[in-house]
Amino acid sequence: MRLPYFFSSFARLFERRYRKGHLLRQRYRIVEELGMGSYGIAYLANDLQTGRNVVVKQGRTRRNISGALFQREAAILRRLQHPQIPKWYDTFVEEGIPHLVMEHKEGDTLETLIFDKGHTYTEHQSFCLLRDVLEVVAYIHAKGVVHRDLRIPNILLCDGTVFIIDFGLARFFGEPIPHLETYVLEKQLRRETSAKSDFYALGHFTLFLLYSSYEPVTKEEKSWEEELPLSAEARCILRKMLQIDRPYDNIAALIRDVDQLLGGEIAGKRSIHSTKQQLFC
Ligand SMILES: Nc1ncnc2c1ncn2[C@@H]1O[C@H](COP(=O)(O)OP(=O)(O)OP(=O)(O)O)[C@@H](O)[C@H]1O
Repeated sequence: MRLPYFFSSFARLFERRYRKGHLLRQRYRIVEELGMGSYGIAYLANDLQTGRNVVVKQGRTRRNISGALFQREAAILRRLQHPQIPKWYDTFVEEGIPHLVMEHKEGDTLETLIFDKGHTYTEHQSFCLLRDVLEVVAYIHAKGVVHRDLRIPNILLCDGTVFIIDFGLARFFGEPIPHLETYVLEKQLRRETSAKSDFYALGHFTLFLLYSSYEPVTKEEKSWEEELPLSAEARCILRKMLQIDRPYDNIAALIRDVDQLLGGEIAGKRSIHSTKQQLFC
């Protein structure tokens, strides 16, 4: 039986996945597999030349697809020089398979913290975390890039500092999406190449944080507005982020509202450490 392309390429990739100790380019020693993404496998590896830990992404076998995607991700990472974003290190093809090497960021994803480690966040803590993420997203937008995948598995926390990873879906602002069908789908997913798609994703990100401390009282399904005991300001911000009300046009307006909610703390003055103390003490 002939398998559809999607399955056959994944089956081939499955056969070719690297084991612990495998050496790539005489330089990157595989330590462990981190996970399989939509267009390849990510590994933690040790760079023998520098001694540092790196993430190596192995593309699918069809070079022209994952090769182009890795080139784009590399171009975006090269444009972004920020301590809370992984640095691009290397791109290469080995045995016909494209690879992308980047800085490994330590920390737990918000997904792990909430679902595996049972962390819970109050409204104040959720919006403090959102504020820290927005600081990095403001930088990303200022560089003309939209991330388009700001979900709890792609935001890491390490000693109270947030890191944003996985720029596989990121695009430059206004970049056209080639096929009409893809465009319609991307619109449905609110993944337009505009800042609004990041605000929409961060609206859901914030809801995940808020729901971490929610205890259901009935089995009846209700909307987040009925279930979560939120302040009027928090509700208003979320409604705009989720495009229920007129969406934010730019990140500065969103940051202003979040700062006001957090008690008028002035942007830039509020240090990450204040959030750290609230989250970890
Ligand atoms: N720079 C990084 N630092 C630390 N961990 C990373 C880094 N990049 C990826 N990871 C981890 O590697 C795993 C796989 O990541 P990858 O981006 O390939 O796919 P994904 O996020 O699982 O899926 P998708 O491609 O659908 O977004 C994830 O668990 C992610 O947390």
